Amino acid sequence: MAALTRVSGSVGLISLLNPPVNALSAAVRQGIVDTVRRAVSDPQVKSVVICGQNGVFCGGADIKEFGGHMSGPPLVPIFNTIEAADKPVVAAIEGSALGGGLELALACHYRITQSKARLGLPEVSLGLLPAAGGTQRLPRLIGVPAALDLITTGRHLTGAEALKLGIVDQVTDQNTVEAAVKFALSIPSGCNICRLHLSERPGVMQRVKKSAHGAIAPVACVQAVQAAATLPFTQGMQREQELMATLFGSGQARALQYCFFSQRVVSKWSSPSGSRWDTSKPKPVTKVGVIGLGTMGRGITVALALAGLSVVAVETQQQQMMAAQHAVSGMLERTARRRGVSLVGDQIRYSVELEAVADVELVIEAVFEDMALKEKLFKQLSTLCKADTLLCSNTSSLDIDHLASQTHSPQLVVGMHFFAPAHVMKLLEVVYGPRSAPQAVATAMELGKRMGKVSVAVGNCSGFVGNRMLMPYVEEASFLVEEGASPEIVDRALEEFGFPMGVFRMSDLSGLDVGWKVRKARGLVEPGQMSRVRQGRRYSPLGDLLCEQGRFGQKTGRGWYLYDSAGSREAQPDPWLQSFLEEYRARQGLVSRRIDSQEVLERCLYALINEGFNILQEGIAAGPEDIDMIYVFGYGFPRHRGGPMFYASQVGLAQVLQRLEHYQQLHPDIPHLRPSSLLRRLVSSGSPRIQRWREIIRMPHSSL
Ligand SMILES: C[C@H](O)[C@H](C)C(=O)SCCNC(=O)CCNC(=O)[C@H](O)C(C)(C)COP(=O)([O-])OP(=O)([O-])OC[C@H]1O[C@@H](n2cnc3c(N)ncnc32)[C@H](O)[C@@H]1OP(=O)([O-])[O-]
Repeated sequence: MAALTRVSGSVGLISLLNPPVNALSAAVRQGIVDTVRRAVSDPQVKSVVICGQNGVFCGGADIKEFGGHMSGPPLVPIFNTIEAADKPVVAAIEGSALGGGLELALACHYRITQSKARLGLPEVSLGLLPAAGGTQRLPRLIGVPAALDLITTGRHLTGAEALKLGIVDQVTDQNTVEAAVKFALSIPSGCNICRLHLSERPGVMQRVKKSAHGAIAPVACVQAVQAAATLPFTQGMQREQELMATLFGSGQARALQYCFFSQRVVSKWSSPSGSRWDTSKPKPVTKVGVIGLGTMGRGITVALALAGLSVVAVETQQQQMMAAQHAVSGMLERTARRRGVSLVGDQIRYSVELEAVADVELVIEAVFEDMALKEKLFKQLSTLCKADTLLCSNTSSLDIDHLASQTHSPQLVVGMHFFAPAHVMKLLEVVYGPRSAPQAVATAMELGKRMGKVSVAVGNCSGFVGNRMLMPYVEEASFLVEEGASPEIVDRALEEFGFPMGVFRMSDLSGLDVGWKVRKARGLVEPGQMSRVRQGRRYSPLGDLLCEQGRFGQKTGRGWYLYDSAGSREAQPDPWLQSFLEEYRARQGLVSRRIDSQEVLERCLYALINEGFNILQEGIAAGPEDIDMIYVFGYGFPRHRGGPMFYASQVGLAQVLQRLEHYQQLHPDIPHLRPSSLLRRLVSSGSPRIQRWREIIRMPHSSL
């Protein structure tokens, strides 16, 4: 799985052969051993170039090997042999040099890269660390601060950035292999070859572990790089291997590798009607209309423009349209600068007239979340636009099929549910109704991918997947506060689990009035009412009562927490809330009790997970990967836990079921604690590993 040829008379060209990304499988590793040995021993070969087939250098170790028995020669001695070679070895980097791929390049003496190539050490995003010398060679090449940044974030660099950092010796826009061969020929024989393991030890910089949110790989990366700063190379390599061994079999590494593959699984979507990703061809889209230029409409406009699409942005209020135009150009400039991309001319046309979208291929409406307003708009668009224009709604929970029924062509209607801020958050829920055509779903999924989103196809129900699961999660948090917990106790438990923000800090950030409006729309709110039973089930009026006092969160300076001023982000426990809760519990006849973080996690997370099983049972999501990617990319679920469904599989489904039954007995008035029948079925099937859940869900079963 590696070939050796001689080119330009005296250059031994080694090509890695393992499409699509030349992953360092056992066969490739053996191929490198054999070809390096032959090249080094061939007297006619004066220098060596290593490249990859198909315009890709190497995507790193073969992640597919991790779950099974690792055979073949290990990477570390292979790379040490390359570095010790007495002939110059040059890496020709194009496409990607990631993980073990970049470590292979670092073991070479010189590196030539294509300017647009992607280089990096993303092992940390798989719950690992660079374990083929990267933590020891990179700090010796570019210093500890820069090395720590790349190793603990896993971020990709372009070839141009890599040159600036000193990772590569040359950048080319021409043929990379030819440039590398030319470079190799230019190295005078007998010159002093650059070997990183001989470089002096760099200084050690401490790195704050707080941003890891409980992930263990970034911490191990810091420890490995510290070894580079304090130990001789050989001992540093030993330390690197020890740290890798602690990560390799960890639950976090399995969770992160599950996320890596799940992100690709969700693009292979399917729906209960039988439409699928591989039998539905997306429609070409070059021009998109965006209706409504509030916060979401502006973000969607920016994301579309950055993806290179032409946008017709419509806001019927002149004032709002002008303000949006100013805001969007600022967002575009800042994002383009941050991403290092240039903006292509004036891709966005603004208008106050709906007619401006008459010739677009696809429209995304992001008007106020009001069904009557959206009904009217869909009726107008259905008449105004071309017969085959797709009509998409950014609604976060309204009935897509009802909107479709307002149009002449309901098969052209799908939901495209973006997450705020729409030009930053990677999640896109593509919501199909029973009448949505496969091509409409495929087109929305493809457009999401072009916008850099993780598109997940989901069925039409109240709240779709993400927000539907969020309901029980948030309700349990409020119930816990009624029973004796404080917002700080609940939030701390969830943040120690790995969420960037707990339920109440998040509610203060997004605004308590957002949920209040949804509950009003559902007829759950009775002003001034303290009743804890609404529509036949337990209900917490706490959020409503706070809203009635104008406590909307950060925007009003008070919510579940207290803030120095309106708009401040520094949340402080609020003594007023403390006494309000004591008085509330007394009036409700509730006896406050001590609630520990274990109960907080079980009540909030298992309620979330249980709703996920109901969603799978109903076919609203095709598999657990869809739910997990929605929660990792849209709701801050810690990636190193894999997502709610993967987390449930790691806790053990029987354990989750047992705890749900326990809490349901204690709280029979909370329907969302009633264990899902799919959860029961999986447990009775022996709790199979998560990769088998889809086939069990598809299995016909008695509904008894
Ligand atoms: C010792 C060392 O220290 C440690 C221990 C390591 O090295 S750990 C490993 C570190 N390396 C990584 O983290 C790089 C992970 N890969 C990527 O970031 C991307 O793939 C890409 C390289 C930037 C290309 O993106 P793409 O968009 O052009 O194609 P794709 O759709 O993503 O991928 C195309 C197909 O290739 C598969 N694939 C990609 N990288 C793979 C890998 N490293 N191993 C196995 N399969 C891989 C992928 O699953 C998909 O399969 P399928 O779905 O077709 O069946």
